[in-house]
Amino acid sequence: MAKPVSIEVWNPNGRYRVVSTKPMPGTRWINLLIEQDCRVEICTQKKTILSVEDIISLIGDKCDGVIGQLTEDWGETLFSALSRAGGKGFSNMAVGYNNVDVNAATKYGIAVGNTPGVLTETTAELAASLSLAAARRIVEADEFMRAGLYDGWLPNLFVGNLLKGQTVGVVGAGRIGSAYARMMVEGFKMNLIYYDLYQATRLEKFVTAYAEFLKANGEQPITWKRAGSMDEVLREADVISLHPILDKTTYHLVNKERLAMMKKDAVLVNCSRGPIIDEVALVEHLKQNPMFRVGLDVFEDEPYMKPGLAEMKNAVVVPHIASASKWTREGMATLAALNVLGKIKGYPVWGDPNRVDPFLNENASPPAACPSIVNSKALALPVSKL
Ligand SMILES: NC(=O)c1ccc[n+]([C@@H]2O[C@H](COP(=O)([O-])OP(=O)(O)OC[C@H]3O[C@@H](n4cnc5c(N)ncnc54)[C@H](O)[C@@H]3O)[C@@H](O)[C@H]2O)c1
Ligand SMILES: O=C(O)[C@H](O)CO
Repeated sequence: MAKPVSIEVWNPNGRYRVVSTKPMPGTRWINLLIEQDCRVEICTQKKTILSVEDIISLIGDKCDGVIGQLTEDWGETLFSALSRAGGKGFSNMAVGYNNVDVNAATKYGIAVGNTPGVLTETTAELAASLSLAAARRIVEADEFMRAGLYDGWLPNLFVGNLLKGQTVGVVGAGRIGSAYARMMVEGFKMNLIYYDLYQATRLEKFVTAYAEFLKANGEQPITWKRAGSMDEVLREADVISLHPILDKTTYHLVNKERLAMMKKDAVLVNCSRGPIIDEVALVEHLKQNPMFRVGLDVFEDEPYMKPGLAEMKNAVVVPHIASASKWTREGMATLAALNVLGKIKGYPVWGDPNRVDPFLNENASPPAACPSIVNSKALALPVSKL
């Protein structure tokens, strides 16, 4: 039997009981739930990753909906417990939902929400930061400086890679991959090669127009192409950033063989999910190729790193902070709360999960809809006409 978990309660007399497995930034999400007659219970347990047993005791006998986190294992056990407690909605406070067994949720009639869009630019900005930090060896140089080792300018001190005129490769040109591609093309005048299962039409139009703009200004225009395979991206690009979803088809997408295809001095960035890279193979590749650099926000066995990675000077590592800006995290909390609330209240699903701005306007009431429900079709939920 799990130990009781500590909770903070808002609006104790609310009709609907909504549980958040973590405190989340801002108060708008709490207020929106309270205004709609919810009793909000927030788990304040000092334990970063809650176990399935912890969450079962949070759900208890009566629970209308849960806002959960990407660190939690939302499978058959939790959805059956939520269903027994009368639950109708669950939302990850994340766009990725590889921690959720959507089929199990659907079986119990529980809607699964996620938080797209609000984190697109924030995450792309971190991918761009890691690209620069790795290419220009910023962390290594910072450590050197703090260690008191700097004794004067030298022609060979921390020489890295220039981005301008080089090629940026994007694998998974969805919302975040496309935003990152635009930043690197526009900010650093890089040529683009991308691989996705689908054509990134809006990205292609943007890059084409930007190339024409540069040409009209007498500057060297950039080029772009959609690659026929991921391997083509790996062979040709100087900086490669990974942005696909994690599923069975993308597990270990970057393995030993594919690392070997990349340029010896390439930069590889991962802000998607850790298991997309075979991290053991990566550590070995970093050891064998000191000019090859990586910027990692995510890890295969989070929160752990594979042995050897922490010692690699050619790796920049940060703890899964790509969406960590105040505006974004508050917005993610709002979208997650509105997904759960919308399902409890029987609202329809928003027509376009890529355009969630109306839910994020702090000066207006949000639309009466669930911003983003990933199993809406399977549950045959109505679509909002707003
Ligand atoms: N590090 C972080 O904090 C952080 C923040 C936000 C999102 N993410 C991760 O980023 C992912 C992408 O988010 P998004 O909003 O851009 O999603 P998205 O659905 O808009 O984009 C994903 C893209 O990947 C493509 N794709 C799928 N399988 C592929 C494959 N085998 N090869 C190439 N492309 C493939 C899809 O077609 C799609 O265009 C999320 O699922 C999440 O796991 C991480
Ligand atoms: O999928 C996500 O949203 C991230 O990993 C956290 O922002």
